Amino acid sequence: MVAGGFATFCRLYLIETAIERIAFRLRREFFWALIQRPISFFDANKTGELVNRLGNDITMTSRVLVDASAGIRSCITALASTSQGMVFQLAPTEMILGFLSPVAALFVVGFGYGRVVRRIAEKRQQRLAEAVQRAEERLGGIRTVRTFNAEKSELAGFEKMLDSVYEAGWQNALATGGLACFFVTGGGLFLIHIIYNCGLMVTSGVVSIGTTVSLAMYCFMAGSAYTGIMTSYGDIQKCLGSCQKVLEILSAHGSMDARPMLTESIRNAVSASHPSHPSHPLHPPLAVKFENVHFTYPTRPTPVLQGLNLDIPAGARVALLGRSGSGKSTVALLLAGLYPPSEGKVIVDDRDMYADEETAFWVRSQLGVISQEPTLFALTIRENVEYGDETQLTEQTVLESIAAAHVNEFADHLPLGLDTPAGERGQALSGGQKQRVCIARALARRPRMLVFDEATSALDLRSERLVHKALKEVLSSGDCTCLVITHRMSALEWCDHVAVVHEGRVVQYGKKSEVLKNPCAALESILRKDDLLLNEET
Ligand SMILES: Nc1ncnc2c1ncn2[C@@H]1O[C@H](COP(=O)(O)OP(=O)(O)OP(=O)(O)O)[C@@H](O)[C@H]1O
Repeated sequence: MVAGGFATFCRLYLIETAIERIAFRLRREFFWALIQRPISFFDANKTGELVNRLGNDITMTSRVLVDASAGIRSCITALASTSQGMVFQLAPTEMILGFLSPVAALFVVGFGYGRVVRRIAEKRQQRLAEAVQRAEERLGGIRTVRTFNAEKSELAGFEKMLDSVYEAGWQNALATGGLACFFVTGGGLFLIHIIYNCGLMVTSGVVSIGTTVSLAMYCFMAGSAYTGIMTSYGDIQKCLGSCQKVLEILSAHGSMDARPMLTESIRNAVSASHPSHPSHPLHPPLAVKFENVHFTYPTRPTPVLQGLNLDIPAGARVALLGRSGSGKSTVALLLAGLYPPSEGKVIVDDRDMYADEETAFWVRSQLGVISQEPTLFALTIRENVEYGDETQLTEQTVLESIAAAHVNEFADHLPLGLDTPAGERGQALSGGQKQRVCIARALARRPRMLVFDEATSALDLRSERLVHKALKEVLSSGDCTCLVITHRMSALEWCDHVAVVHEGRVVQYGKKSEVLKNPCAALESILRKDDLLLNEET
């Protein structure tokens, strides 16, 4: 008994430890697979749903082991009892007709049923993931929900989704119960069949009573083992159905070790292009060329860029103007290496940046991008500025960038200064403060090119002027190429070129003074209709 107890302890301990290890490895692989997926993948998949899979589905995936271990145990029992009971005690015909045929029938139906269970489990997990995604999104945007008094409608919406989860769960329960019912009934009928056949064999004198009793015992053991195998099979199918999405993502990604990592050559190239000390001179600014670039977002069929050409010489400061929706931010996204063009090339310093993953990585390491929506993480202000490959940063660079973006102005008034937490998605900072932290984060990498996408739109006039002044100082050296996407004339002050984007093409491009002197029709309409008035702040 003690040995039995100890063996049970060992079995459970080993299984549970193995489950934890599998879950650890799967989560790590899954996260790595996700974080490396192309940005278009995140347009098509909701992050809340993916996060749910990272927690819930992987727990289920690793539980497969428990079912598999039970299945293996049943297999061994089935093999042993079948060989003892059947092979050694029955003639081949009796064995095939009396024993193997019903077992085979049981297996065929069981396997078919298992597939149905798997499909239902897959559907249930998908619906659950969608419901969790919705809850996460709404809780993340709780301020908007509260502002619009939308609590009740949110509950109704969530309830509706839970209803569909319940419906799939109900089907799941029906299928699981049906499968169990099938095996219990099938197992019972099988036993009756065996007892009946044994009776026939005894009366016809084929076997003795003693043999029949032992045969019936082995059959009983084999029957239970077969039922165990099929139950484990059903449970494994259910687990596999539940974690279908995880498996798809992992198999599309391949092994973690097979992925192109930050190779030594890129690391060296990146290090070489970044001065290790801020007093070192910056490396030459980047030259960028868009050559006949076409682009369509994978989730929407309408083309956004339609043969865009733009030649930004090294050190130029180009303002990109255009009506809302003309494709300006898309240009910045392509330059940041987030989406490959559908056609055409983006050439950075004579390299086709989308030629391979390494080049895109290299280009990103040379850029400082300040996007339209300032995105911060739940870190301190300083940690947000240092975010990224911090091996490239020194304390002095970080502090210089913080000063240049005028972060100190507000951070010095906070009790914890730069160590103040920025809150989830930077919610503990004002829009203007977030923008300034984002600017400091971009400057800290000492980029060879800066891309601003309406980066100062959330700042008040005073902060905007301060930031522009700082940026003007950074850029005046000509050490950094700059692309400014703006609606504000104040940003044009420190640009020397203007490009006008209209319907996915650059329709006018040249020196600022020349372009503003002879604006094309598209620019004229922007100046007139979009409040982009030349005398706005002058
Ligand atoms: N992730 C996306 N998926 C699908 N379509 C998108 C996506 N992002 C932008 N678009 C669409 O692409 C078009 C160009 O968008 P883009 O953001 O580049 O315009 P923009 O000129 O920067 O506009 P704005 O000045 O208002 O910021 C728009 O019609 C927009 O709806």
